[in-house]
This record gives sequence, C-alpha cells and structure tokens, in this order.
Amino acid sequence: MESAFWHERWENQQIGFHQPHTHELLLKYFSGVVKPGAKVFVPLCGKSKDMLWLLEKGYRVFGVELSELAARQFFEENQLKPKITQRGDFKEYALDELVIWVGDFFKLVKSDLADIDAWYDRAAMIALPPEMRQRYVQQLCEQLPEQAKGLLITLQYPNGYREGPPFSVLEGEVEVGYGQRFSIDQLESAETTVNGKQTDDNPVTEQVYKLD
Ligand SMILES: C[S@@+](CC[C@H](N)C(=O)[O-])C[C@H]1O[C@@H](n2cnc3c(N)ncnc32)[C@H](O)[C@@H]1O
Repeated sequence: MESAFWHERWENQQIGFHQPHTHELLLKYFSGVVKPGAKVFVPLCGKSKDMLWLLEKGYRVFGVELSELAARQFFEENQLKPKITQRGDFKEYALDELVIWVGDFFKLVKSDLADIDAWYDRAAMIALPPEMRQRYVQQLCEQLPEQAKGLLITLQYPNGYREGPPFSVLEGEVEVGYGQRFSIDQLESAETTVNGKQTDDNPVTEQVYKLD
C-alpha cells in the first residue's frame, strides 16, 4: 500500500480498523509474554487505544505511524499534550513513557530500535500487501534486538473472499518470515469479523502468536 492510500484514509476518516477499546487478545496475552517496564515497539500504530493500555500497565511505548493526523488525533482524543521534535526523517510526539514517531516504518534503522524489549503487531503486518509485508517482516527480524519478544495478531480468510487491507496471512507465511529468527507459538485462533462486519457465513479467523 502506498503512503498516499493511508493518508487519504486518515483524511477521510475511513478508519474502520480503529477500535474504540483495547484489543481483547492484548489484554489476554501480553503480560504473559512481556513483563511491565519493558519498552514496546508498536509498528504502524495508528491511534490505537492499545498504546494507552500498555502505558497504564507500566510498559514504555514506542509507536511509528505514517499519518501525522493519526498521531495528533491520538493525543487530542486522550487529552494528552506531547512535546513535538523533528528527528531526522521522523517527527517525534513524546510524553513521558510514550513516544510516537511520525514517518515511514521503512526508514527506521537498527539503532532506532536498539533499546526495544518487545513488539506488538495488531493490524500492521496484515495492513500490507505481500511484497511489502515480506520487507516489513525482514526489517523487524534484522533490526529488533536479540532479546525482543513479540505478540502478533493476524487474520485469515479464503482467497477471493475480499480485497485487502486487511490481507489474509496464513500460518505458513508467519513461519517462513519469522521462523529463522524467532520461535513461534500460536496461542489462539478464533472466528472474527473484518472491521466489525458480520455476515451469515463468516469465514474470517484471527490468530495470535507469541514470538520469542
Ligand atoms: C490498519 S491500520 C492499523 C493501525 C493500528 N495498528 C491499529 O490497530 O489501530 C495501519 C496503519 O499503518 C499506517 N502505515 C501504513 N504504512 C505505513 C508505513 N510505511 N510506516 C508507518 N505507518 C504506516 C497507516 O497510516 C495506518 O494507520
């Protein structure tokens, strides 16, 4: 997906992916994967409420998001006043233990993630088309520090069911992409809906993985 696609989505507020509440799989699994105090990278973070939950539970948060509008909305809607600083290719919005860099994930370099302990991917990998997703996974594998652990949430649906995003990501792709670098444990797979749209014969499932 080119950046113009996402900027347009944010400008028109076509953000069906945004959830008004904390993701239930984050609540259920995250503290079992990573202990509070850890610095958690949230790639393609949007204005996700999940970042607030992480902060409330004592994690430090580092989000990266293409859309400045998303970052501004995150701080405004949560009545938070960030300090804004230009950092190379990125514009930093920071407040206490929360830092969001506005800019392109693909411009990050290894030193940007040097103090990351963990990462949380909800609707990031599945937001990207196949070739871009491969680059995304490769970059995480190369740039995340050795000890980093992840919680990854993906979706699956049959070929031809709908167009992405969100894209369907099969277990095999997670295995091929992350398997060389991390041990992968699928914690759960259950029926879900895309952006809350329920159909009679719903073929969509959601998977959550621990990467260690
Ligand atoms: C499907 S949304 C998910 C947002 C968030 N993770 C959530 O759960 O609500 C994908 C987000 O990735 C952002 N994005 C897309 N490509 C990006 C890139 N190359 N670098 C940084 N952010 C990007 C989009 O602007 C959008 O906010």
